[in-house]
Amino acid sequence: MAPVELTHPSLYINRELSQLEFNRRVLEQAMDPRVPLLERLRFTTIVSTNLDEFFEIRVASIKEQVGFGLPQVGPDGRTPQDALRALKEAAQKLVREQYLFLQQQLLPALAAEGIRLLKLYTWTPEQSAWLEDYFDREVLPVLTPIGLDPSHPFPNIQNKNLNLIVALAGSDAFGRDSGTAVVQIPRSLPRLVFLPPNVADCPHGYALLGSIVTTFVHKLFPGMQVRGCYQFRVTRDSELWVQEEDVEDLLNALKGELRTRNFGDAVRLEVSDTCPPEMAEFLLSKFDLQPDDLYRVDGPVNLHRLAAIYDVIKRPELKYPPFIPGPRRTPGAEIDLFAELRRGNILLHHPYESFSLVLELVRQAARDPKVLAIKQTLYRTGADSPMAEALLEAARAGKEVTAVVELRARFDEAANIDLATRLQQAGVTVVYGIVGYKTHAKALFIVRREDGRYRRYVHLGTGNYHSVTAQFYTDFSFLTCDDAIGEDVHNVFMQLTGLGTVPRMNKLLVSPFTLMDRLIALIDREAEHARQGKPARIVAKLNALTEVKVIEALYRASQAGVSIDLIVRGVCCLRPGVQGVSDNIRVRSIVGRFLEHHRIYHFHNAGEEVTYGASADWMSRNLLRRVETAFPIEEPALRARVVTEGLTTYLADNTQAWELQTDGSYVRCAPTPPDEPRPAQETLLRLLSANQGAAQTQRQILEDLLVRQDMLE
Ligand SMILES: Nc1ncnc2c1ncn2[C@@H]1O[C@H](COP(=O)(O)OP(=O)(O)OP(=O)(O)O)[C@@H](O)[C@H]1O
Repeated sequence: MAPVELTHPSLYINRELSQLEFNRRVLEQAMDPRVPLLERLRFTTIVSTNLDEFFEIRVASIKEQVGFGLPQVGPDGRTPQDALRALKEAAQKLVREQYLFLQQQLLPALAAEGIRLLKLYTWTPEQSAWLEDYFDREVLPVLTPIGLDPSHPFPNIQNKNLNLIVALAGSDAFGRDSGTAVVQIPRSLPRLVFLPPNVADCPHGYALLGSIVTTFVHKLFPGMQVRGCYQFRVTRDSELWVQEEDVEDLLNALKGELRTRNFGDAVRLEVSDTCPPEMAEFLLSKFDLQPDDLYRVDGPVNLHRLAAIYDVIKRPELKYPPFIPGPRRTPGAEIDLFAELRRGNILLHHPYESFSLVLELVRQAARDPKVLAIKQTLYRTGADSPMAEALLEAARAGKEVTAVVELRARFDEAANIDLATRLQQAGVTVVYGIVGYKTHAKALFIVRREDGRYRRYVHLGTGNYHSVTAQFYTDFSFLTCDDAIGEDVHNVFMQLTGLGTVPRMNKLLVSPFTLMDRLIALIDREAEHARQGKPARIVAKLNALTEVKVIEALYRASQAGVSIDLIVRGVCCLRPGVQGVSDNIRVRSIVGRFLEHHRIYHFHNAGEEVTYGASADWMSRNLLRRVETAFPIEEPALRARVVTEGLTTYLADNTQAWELQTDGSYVRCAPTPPDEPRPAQETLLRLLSANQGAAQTQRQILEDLLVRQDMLE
């Protein structure tokens, strides 16, 4: 057989189509009747927010390439034009399915539970009267209708805002009769309005603001006749462009860019499907969009706003059962965490195990007279972050506190600018990392004076220092006072805050320097072992796999006979199961209650297993354009936990797993009798959370999970 060119386009799945496939899996979760009803609603809205981001960033970037006439083709051989055509077609199909599901299944199922959307034109006289009163009091005073004529040009419509286009007849007091007006719905108004149960005729009746304004829109145009009123929403390019090399102050430059974010180039127009074609064409022309950029939807154009129902309605039986994260003994001030760490490393598996221990470590550091310095990277922390509070407490207590705040964390830029400013004001030394490289590494570093020497305590994680997402993102936390790792983390911070050449690392792999090369070397070593006839095995868990050099290395390893399992939640450009290229590679994706987020790299290494936890996906941006860390888990008991809890349990999942096919589609796994269902997240929840009656020791947990160890062999 002729040698296969491993860069051949046929060996790569299109990145955007793969991202849409991920959203299809999320939609399948919404469609799954076994999932509690309000969670199904939440998954439906997640599809919408994911698609928003997809258009704002990915589609915007491809459109830009098309606009610039760039000739480059992607690894899959598609030109930007081809990619755009294909993704639009796939997105249209997905959106159609999403709204069909909404109308035919989800809304009726919610109504059956007394959670009823009071649809336009179906209101009873009492409901109409109540909503009219609401409109007059709460809505009308803040609306500004804009009649279109030469002195009222088409308004500058904000990204993702809800708007109405109104067709009018007759002429107004000034004799103007352009026939069209636009009403922008202010963001300050709630998008969902809940009616009192006696008016709604059900426990939870609600109307959408868009329907309310549509019904009473004539009140904005007295004396004129409203011929039609249609919702629309435009999505704009939201990538921020800061020429980082040229700016003197990144924070101020970003602040300036944020002001323009809502007015980037339009990339998508959504209208309600009742909108007449000429109106839709008019809007398309105003936004400089093509007919295939139009998404006609049978339902609200701002579907993601239904997420408020999930938050407002307290019906625990319609949600996933709550759980108490382990360990049962929530560490408080009475446990000296520094002493615990001197006794041994700690591994935590979130969200099954509580993130509060990491927080408690910073709090104890803030109060501990022996602690001299605390350094931390902050990528996403969330509003009112307890972690930021702990750092502030430490700064007030006179510690040397350094925060590397990543201002460019997408869609968290404004929050991070606020955070950086607050920390600075309290005396924290704040740096924004390295120009041109986002700091995505998750590291916490504490220096403590003990018996005449300095000891370094470190937390390294696969997820953010974000107390809210830590309750539903799966991640590992590794805490240690290992000298060699301490020195490495010290060097990472020296690099992030200072200047200097690349330091030699003892144990960590760091992007953009050693991580990619070492990763490829580790894959190649496995291939070499396979060629020598030794057992060879790679298992990795990632959010995304797109980097061509890594994919090529994996193809080489597969050709050499390495058995490879990849658990990739989202985008995967590697094509598994191609004869002679990737027949030894299997790819699965887990989608479920918790967002799969840990990155784990595991190599059999002829029996001397090597396992890393990491902040980096196998994408060019993570490996080449970000500061990331991968940390080895060397201690056998902890490594066994990472392998069993983070890998084998997921490989055993026959319920929430989707297997990637050679053609790029995904097929959901199902237990074949007599196999029992083995959903990984539920298994881990059962074993690690504090829900169960009797306390479990680490040993018991491990033994339970080790049953699955054979999956790795
Ligand atoms: N259970 C779930 N299943 C699928 N998607 C989810 C789930 N929960 C949340 N999401 C979606 O996942 C998105 C976050 O995913 P993403 O990988 O971008 O995380 P992130 O915090 O940006 O990761 P990182 O910063 O490490 O790159 C959320 O915006 C939300 O829409």
